[in-house]
Amino acid sequence: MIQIENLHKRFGENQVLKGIDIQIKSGVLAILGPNGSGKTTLNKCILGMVFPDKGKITVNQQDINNRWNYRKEIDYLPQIANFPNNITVAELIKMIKDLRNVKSKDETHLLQLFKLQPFLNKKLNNLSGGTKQKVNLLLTFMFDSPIIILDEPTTGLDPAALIILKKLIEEEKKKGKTILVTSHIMSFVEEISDEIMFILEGKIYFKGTISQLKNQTQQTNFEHAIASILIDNHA
Ligand SMILES: Nc1ncnc2c1ncn2[C@@H]1O[C@H](COP(=O)(O)OP(=O)(O)OP(=O)(O)O)[C@@H](O)[C@H]1O
Repeated sequence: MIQIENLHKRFGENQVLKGIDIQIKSGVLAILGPNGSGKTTLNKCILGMVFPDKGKITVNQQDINNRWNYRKEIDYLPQIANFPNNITVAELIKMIKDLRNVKSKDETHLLQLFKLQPFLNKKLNNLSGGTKQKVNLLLTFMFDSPIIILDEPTTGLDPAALIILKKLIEEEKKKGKTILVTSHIMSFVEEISDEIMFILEGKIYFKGTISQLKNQTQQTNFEHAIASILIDNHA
């Protein structure tokens, strides 16, 4: 479980998070909000990659302040992965296994699912955007941590890969994991999420189920419900 209390973060004059309070339990929670609303910043605060100005984050009942070991409990897909471009896919997989230093699953199944075997000896700078994203997903789902954070996981994926991603998320959810997903693709969010939270102007504007949001906004369509928040708030 992740607990966040009164979280504030500013970059210079830009006050991005202005008091986020949330308890995140098992299941899939989608973190939504307009561009620049602080979704990635929130994820990075949980990961200890961005230091909040104020507030407290606990992961599995332990304050993460000045700790790093809890990171082993989190599998993270970054929005933009910056791996060295001149190494091969096979070398990258080995490197990440060595760096993470936690037990990994056998990656053969994931290689087959995403049809990545032909690319194992190719260098990262020779891969298409979608193939790179499949490699990034493999690196995320290769471990078996109780918390998974996926920042824009659908980027560049073709429809077949998207179906595989949804299946993987479903399987991990069934294991009782806590899964945070950031995405602007509302059809994807609607299919995978148990709950959503919507960040607006640094605060949580809404947290609940998609049907609760539809009721609250009096919209029958999820995408329109989200759009109505943005239009009503001039976001
Ligand atoms: N390291 C940084 N230094 C300065 N400003 C930053 C930094 N990281 C993020 N920001 C700013 O903080 C704000 C929130 O950025 P963030 O990436 O968290 O938004 P987001 O909701 O994930 O956006 P998107 O939907 O476009 O991915 C933006 O205005 C961004 O420019």
